[in-house]
Amino acid sequence: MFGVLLVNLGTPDAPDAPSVRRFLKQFLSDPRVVDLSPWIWKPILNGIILNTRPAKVAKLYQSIWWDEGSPLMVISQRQREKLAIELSSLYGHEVPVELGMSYGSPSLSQGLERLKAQGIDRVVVLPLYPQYSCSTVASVFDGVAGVLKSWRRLPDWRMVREYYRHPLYIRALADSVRRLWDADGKAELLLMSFHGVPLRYITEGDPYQAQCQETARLVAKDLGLGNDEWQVCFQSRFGKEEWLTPYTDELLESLPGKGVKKVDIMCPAFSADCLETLEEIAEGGKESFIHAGGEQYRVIPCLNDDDGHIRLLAELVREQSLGWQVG
Ligand SMILES: C=CC1=C(C)c2cc3[nH]c(cc4nc(cc5[nH]c(cc1n2)c(C)c5CCC(=O)O)C(CCC(=O)O)=C4C)c(C)c3C=C
Ligand SMILES: [Fe+2]
Ligand SMILES: [Fe+2]
Repeated sequence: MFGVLLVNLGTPDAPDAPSVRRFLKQFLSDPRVVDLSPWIWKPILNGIILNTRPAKVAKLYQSIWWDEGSPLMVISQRQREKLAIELSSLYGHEVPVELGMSYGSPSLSQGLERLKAQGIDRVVVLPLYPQYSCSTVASVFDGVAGVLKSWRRLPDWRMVREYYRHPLYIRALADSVRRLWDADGKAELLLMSFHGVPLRYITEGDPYQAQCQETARLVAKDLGLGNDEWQVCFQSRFGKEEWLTPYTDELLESLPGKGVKKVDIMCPAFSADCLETLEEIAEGGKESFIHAGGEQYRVIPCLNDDDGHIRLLAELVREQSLGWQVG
């Protein structure tokens, strides 16, 4: 029997400073995320970042937290439930789907143990990152391999590495834009804002930037947009190093001065709305744009638990498990 481990980044257990600190400590100690030498990084992390950032970021989490919990967690649970239903109707029998987060809970270890407890010995690991980056997908690989290090009997496992140009992904994104445009017309510019990474990761071989560009090009093509009707930008810069440009915040501040007063913005690298989309883009981005003289700023939600998104995830699982005798 095969099962699915649905993976995302993770989120703090609560929107308070101690929970955020615990989460950030685990996240920012991952050498795939911050690859600086531990001799340099550990004193900065423990001495400065973990003393100042948690209180500040906890306030931001409070501003987006839902009654049921962190948006990223609530949406991930809905994705898990719906994917399990979709797969069981596709295969005609139950296909267990468990959540595992790279940081925080439920952990990758808890997710894998839950699958094992259901008798699963073949696992499709599905990281919810459409574009490959060493800082996300490779860290999922490390995490899963790290858990399996202590298992006597390894499951047969496969991991979806990327799906940045999968036709169902492109269509789901384009449909999410069309839903807004059919109801309310289109803006002057469609911004596709991807999570950034340090530029150095790209020069050292990470294909993330090229994959983001390709996703954006395909979405624009599906929507029939001309070259001046869409643009790619990168958000959520962290630290002093140069990250991928143009930076979303700087771009939003500069657009009204260039005569662009109405934008629609979407975040195709995020499969679920989270702090980085609900606070940074929907709240902060809007404020910057309007303050700089912009007139209309609309945010297109992430794919979340949209039917088209769930169909895409089921198809990724099917493609990955093709070689297995199902049953
Ligand atoms: C060196 C730092 C970081 C890299 C590299 C990075 C890459 C990266 N992250 C995501 C997706 C998400 N990141 C989120 C939050 C977040 N990211 C960083 C830093 C790096 N990310 C931090 C420190 C944080 C926490 C918040 C903060 O302190 O600013 C989230 C949201 C989590 C939530 O709880 O809502 C997501 C999702 C991708 C896709 C990516 C590389 C491609
Ligand atoms: Fe991040
Ligand atoms: Fe951020």
